[in-house]
Amino acid sequence: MASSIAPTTLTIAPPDDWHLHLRDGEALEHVVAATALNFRRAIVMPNLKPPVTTTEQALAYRGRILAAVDKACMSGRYSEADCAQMRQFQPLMVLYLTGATPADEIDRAMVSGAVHAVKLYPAGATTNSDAGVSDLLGQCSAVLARMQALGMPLLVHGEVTEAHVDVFDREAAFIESVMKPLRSRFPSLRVVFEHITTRQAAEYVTDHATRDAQGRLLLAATITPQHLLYNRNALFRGGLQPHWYCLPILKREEHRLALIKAATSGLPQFFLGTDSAPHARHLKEASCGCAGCYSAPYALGLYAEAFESVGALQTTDAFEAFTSRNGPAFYRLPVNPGRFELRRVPETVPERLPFVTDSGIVPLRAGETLTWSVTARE
Ligand SMILES: NC(=O)N[C@@H](CC(=O)O)C(=O)O
Ligand SMILES: [Zn+2]
Ligand SMILES: [Zn+2]
Repeated sequence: MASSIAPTTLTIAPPDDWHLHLRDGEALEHVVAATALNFRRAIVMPNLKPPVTTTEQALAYRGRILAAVDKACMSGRYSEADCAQMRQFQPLMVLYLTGATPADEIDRAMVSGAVHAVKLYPAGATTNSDAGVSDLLGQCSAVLARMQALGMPLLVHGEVTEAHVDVFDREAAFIESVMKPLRSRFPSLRVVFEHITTRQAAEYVTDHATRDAQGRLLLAATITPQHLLYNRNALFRGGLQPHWYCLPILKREEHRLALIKAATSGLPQFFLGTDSAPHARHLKEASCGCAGCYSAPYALGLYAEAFESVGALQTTDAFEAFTSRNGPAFYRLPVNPGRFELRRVPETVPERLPFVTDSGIVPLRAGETLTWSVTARE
């Protein structure tokens, strides 16, 4: 029967990446190209040094990103067809929430049309989170009230930071001690639980995705390729594996399976967010290695593999919902026109990508062969 034959081609609306780190400076030109080629839009994280805390800074950063796309296209490294794709890329900007963010910054962000969300980094939770928030409801209630009133989404890195909470339990603890009190105080605030990694988070977002009076979702979650494909064993396979270290950290198999179930469910509250987070090789292979996996160039193939692992590619519906439809619906943006095609064409991930510093970047799955690759972008 046709339905039991393994598919060889996947045709989807052009995807977006709803959680991405592009960095800044010299790295930007190289990092942005991979995303601009594979995604039409991306929610760009604001955890630069110093962080992007104002609309003015976000607009300036947006300008640097678009200039970097231009520079990449002028470099001669990409074909004309690739550059035509890359030039369609739209960075969607995000403000970094601090204890000192004034409520009227939200008004400026809304008016700009370029800022699509505000990001909560609990202080000390992850890369460049020192300027983050230590007491969300205590420090940020006025800003959150304004965000709720204006419909500005809050994106959360959902981990508590208390030293006594085990690193593998920090996301589940966050649901109880921050997410629930936040949503009960601000029930119509739009919230994205970023890069979820646990059964508890998948279940919370499955069961508590309330809607506003117009029927629009108020809660969603992004899921990374590494959390769909790996459990925490990947960190210790044959020795310490720094390139699998990201935050929130990989969890037990039970959690990976819950994430796969959520991502492939077709439920509208789950969508693609790579959390592609490049760090130079020498900063990951170090006595104190940085957290973050660089996945942008191969992310679509990685997601396809995760879906196929549970037979969820028999039709493209759930895959396309996750990559290309649910995110725009939540962010109240149109689905991208055009089509992307993935085929069962093996592609080997390079051991190292020669940019940012002499040490380069080691992408997720370096040296391994992927089953699926992007074969057409229209
Ligand atoms: N995910 C990570 O491990 N790292 C991200 C920060 C983040 O998303 O928490 C980074 O900026 O490097
Ligand atoms: Zn994060
Ligand atoms: Zn991130």
